[in-house]
Amino acid sequence: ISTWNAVPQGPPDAILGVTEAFKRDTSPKKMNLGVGAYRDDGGKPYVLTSVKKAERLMLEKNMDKEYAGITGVPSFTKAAGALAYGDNSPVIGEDRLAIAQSISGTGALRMGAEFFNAWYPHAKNIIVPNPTWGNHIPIMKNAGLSLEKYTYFDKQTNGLNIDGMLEDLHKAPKNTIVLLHACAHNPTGVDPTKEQWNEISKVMKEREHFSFFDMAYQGFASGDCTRDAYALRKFVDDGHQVVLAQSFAKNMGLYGERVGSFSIACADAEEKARVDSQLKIIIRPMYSNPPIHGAHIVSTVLNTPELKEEWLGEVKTMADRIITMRDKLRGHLENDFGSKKSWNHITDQIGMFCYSGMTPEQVEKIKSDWHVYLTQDGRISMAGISSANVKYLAEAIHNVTK
Ligand SMILES: Cc1[nH+]cc(COP(=O)(O)O)c(/C=N/[C@@H](CC(=O)O)C(=O)O)c1O
Repeated sequence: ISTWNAVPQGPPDAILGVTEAFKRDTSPKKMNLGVGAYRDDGGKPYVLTSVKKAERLMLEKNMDKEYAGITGVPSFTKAAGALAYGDNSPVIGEDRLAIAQSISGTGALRMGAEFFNAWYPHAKNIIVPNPTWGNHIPIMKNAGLSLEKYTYFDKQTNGLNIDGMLEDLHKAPKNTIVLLHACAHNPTGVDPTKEQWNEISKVMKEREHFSFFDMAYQGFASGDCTRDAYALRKFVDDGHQVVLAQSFAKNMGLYGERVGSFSIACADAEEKARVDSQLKIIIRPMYSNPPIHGAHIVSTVLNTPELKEEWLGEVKTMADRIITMRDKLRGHLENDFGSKKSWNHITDQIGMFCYSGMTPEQVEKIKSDWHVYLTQDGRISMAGISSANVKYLAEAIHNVTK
């Protein structure tokens, strides 16, 4: 018999599998609200003009295709670190940020998990929000960490259960690694307020927990890169030794280029050098060194003032379009079909996703009866909505939830 005779059929990915099902649907009314990827109001993927201009500049420079170093393109990692932590951050000023280019956010998260598994000097336990991005769980487990969930989403209010979260952070054993979404929480779209972040930081200090930030949407949540980095920078100011997984997939529309970084705020430059050497030892046998094209795009955009300005405008435009769709969807649901339910969470939530509150049965029904595709948990990727289909979506949601 074949060597692979015992290989079982695995389940399709909860998120990417929705797109596969969507592609098979032939209805002209079909809507893909599954994968968290931006579409413009015409429903088309959007390649940023600042990115296209950067690529033209790169072409003119006749760049070579040499290997990058193990930790990637230096002009990229330098610019990426400054964008995340802030130009005047002490972790950068004191040259104590160990940073490696990664295979986008997923690669950064995996690199971080592997680093914790190799070098974290306490129990290798990580706790993640309930709910969280589905891929967080296998990423952390496959890297050898033990994983639990902490209370996050409040089904009653469709908002943050801050008391439950703080209680779970208190209860967790000292030195637990805590995964935190820096902004635009996925799948709920519910972010802590600044005051709540301050409370979270205090408990994390008391319990000596370790902050693992995942920032996959900087700029995409509020439209302002500085505002969206509040939690990360506040934790650094409060003296937490954070680590960060950073992605440029969404905020620069570089999904398939796989551009991201993993960084560790170290105690000083000497420690940074040691940590950097161990990051290299993890990366080399994993994929040796990262792809250069996307990194050069980000570096060119962030290091060319007029392109950075243009990019900041584009990321705000993308965020604003999502916010407009939130307003329109809520408006139609409240005004056009006599819905008796409350829909304020649609506009209270922020970032790429709306946690609609639809049950798996309702998700199934809206797919079979209305050709609207979203993940089982009721998460709507807001970028799949346009002014042409927002009313149709409101009618569909109303009919499956009334
Ligand atoms: C919170 C979060 N972190 C990391 C990633 C990884 O993105 P990368 O492309 O590796 O930089 C994603 C992607 N989320 C969307 C796409 C996906 O599932 O891959 C999503 O939730 O639809 C996240 O939502």
